[in-house]
Amino acid sequence: MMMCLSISGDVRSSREGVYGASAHSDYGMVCREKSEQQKVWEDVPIISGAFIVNIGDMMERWTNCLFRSTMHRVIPTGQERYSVAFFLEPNKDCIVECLESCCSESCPPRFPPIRSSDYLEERFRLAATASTENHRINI
Ligand SMILES: O=C(O)CCC(=O)C(=O)O
Ligand SMILES: [Fe+2]
Repeated sequence: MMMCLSISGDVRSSREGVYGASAHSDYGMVCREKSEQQKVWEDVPIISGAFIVNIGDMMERWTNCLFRSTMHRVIPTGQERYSVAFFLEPNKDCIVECLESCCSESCPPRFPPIRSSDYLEERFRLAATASTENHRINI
């Protein structure tokens, strides 16, 4: 899935707590953007001609957390910003289950196998519920 995103250059939207995209990880296999490690946000510089690649949550399940999905966010800086996000996800019927090379007797699978589309539907359902609840709180 490809998504085109833009953030207004309005400086009023660059104050603390107002995000172009609040902290999240992506659901699929790989995407790209900003990273958090040990709860420290790191800026990701824009490098001409380069991509920012993020590990998604299904990749984390597949690799038994060997590859961790990346928490990331976008904060308005007062400059107009455009981005194109490409989300690579497994086929709908793909069963995402721990790869043999990523588990052992001492390190068993942390997640049960799940069909890719079931996983995504559940994540979208939870995100929609959370967004409705946040909206109710703000009224
Ligand atoms: O606009 C960006 O660079 C990132 C957006 C993002 O993280 C997302 O759509 O999942
Ligand atoms: Fe994202």
